[in-house]
Amino acid sequence: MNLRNKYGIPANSVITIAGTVGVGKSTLTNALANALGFRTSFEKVDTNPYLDKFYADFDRWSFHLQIYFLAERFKEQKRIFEYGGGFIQDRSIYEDTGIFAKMHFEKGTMSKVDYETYTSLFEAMVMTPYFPHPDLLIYLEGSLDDVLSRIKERGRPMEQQTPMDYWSEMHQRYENWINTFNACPVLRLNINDYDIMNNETSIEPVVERIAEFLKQSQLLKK
Ligand SMILES: Nc1ncnc2c1ncn2[C@@H]1O[C@H](COP(=O)(O)OP(=O)(O)O)[C@@H](O)[C@H]1O
Ligand SMILES: Nc1ncnc2c1ncn2[C@H]1C[C@H](O)[C@@H](COP(=O)(O)O)O1
Repeated sequence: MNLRNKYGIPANSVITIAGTVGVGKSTLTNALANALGFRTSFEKVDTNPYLDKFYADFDRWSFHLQIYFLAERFKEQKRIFEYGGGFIQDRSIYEDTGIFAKMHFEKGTMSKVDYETYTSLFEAMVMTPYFPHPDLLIYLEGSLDDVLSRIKERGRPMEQQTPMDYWSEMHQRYENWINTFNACPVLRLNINDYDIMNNETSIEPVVERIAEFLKQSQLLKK
C-alpha cells in the first residue's frame, strides 16, 4: 500500500512546493511524488534559454526570463489540469511575481514599464476564477546559512557567481511574502523536520502532516 492510500490523500490532489533557491524543493518533489505515486512537474533549468544570460546581465534579460517562466508554468498548469491532478509541483507560479519579478523591479533591474506589462499579463492569466489553485502549498524554509551551503554544494555555475546579497535579499523576501500569501492553504515545513537523503522513511511523517492539513482545509471549505 502506498502512503497516499494509507493516509487517505485524494488521488487528484495538486501540491506545490515553494521556497527560495537551493532550499530543497526539487529533492522533496521527487520524494513526495514517489511516496504518493503522483506525477511531478519540474522547472526545466538546463534547457532554459535565458537563465545563464539573465545571471550575467539582470537588466538586459529579466523581462525575457519572466515571460519565459510564465509561459512554461502555464503550460505545466494545463498539463496538470488535463491529467486531472495527482501532481507534486516544484515551485509555484505565485513566486515568479511575488518574489522574482517584484525583487528585480524594486532593485532597479527590471524597468517599470516591463514590470507593469508582466504583472498585467500574470493577473490576466493567473488571478482569475478560471485558474485552478493548488490544494496545498508547502512552504519549505531553512536558515540562510543552510540554503547557501546547499547552493554551493549543488554547484550550478551561474548561481556560484551571483553575489551573496542576492540570496540573502531573496531569503528575506520569501519570509515576508509567505506571511501574507493567501491564494491557497499553506503548510510550513522546516528542512530540519526530515532527512530524506539519509533516511528514506523520514518522508512518512511529512505525508502524515500533509494528510492532516488537507483534511482540515477540506473541512473548512464546507
Ligand atoms: N533534505 C536534504 N538534505 C540534505 N541535502 C539536501 C536535501 N534536499 C536537498 N538537498 C541538497 O541541496 C541542494 C539543493 O536542492 P534542490 O532540491 O535542487 O533545491 P531547489 O529545488 O529548492 O533549488 C542539492 O545539492 C540537494 O542535493
Ligand atoms: N521567476 C524567476 N525569475 C528569476 N529566476 C528564477 C525564476 N524562477 C526560477 N528562477 C531561477 C532561480 C534558480 O537559479 C533557477 C531554478 O530555481 P530553483 O529554486 O533552484 O528550482 O531558476
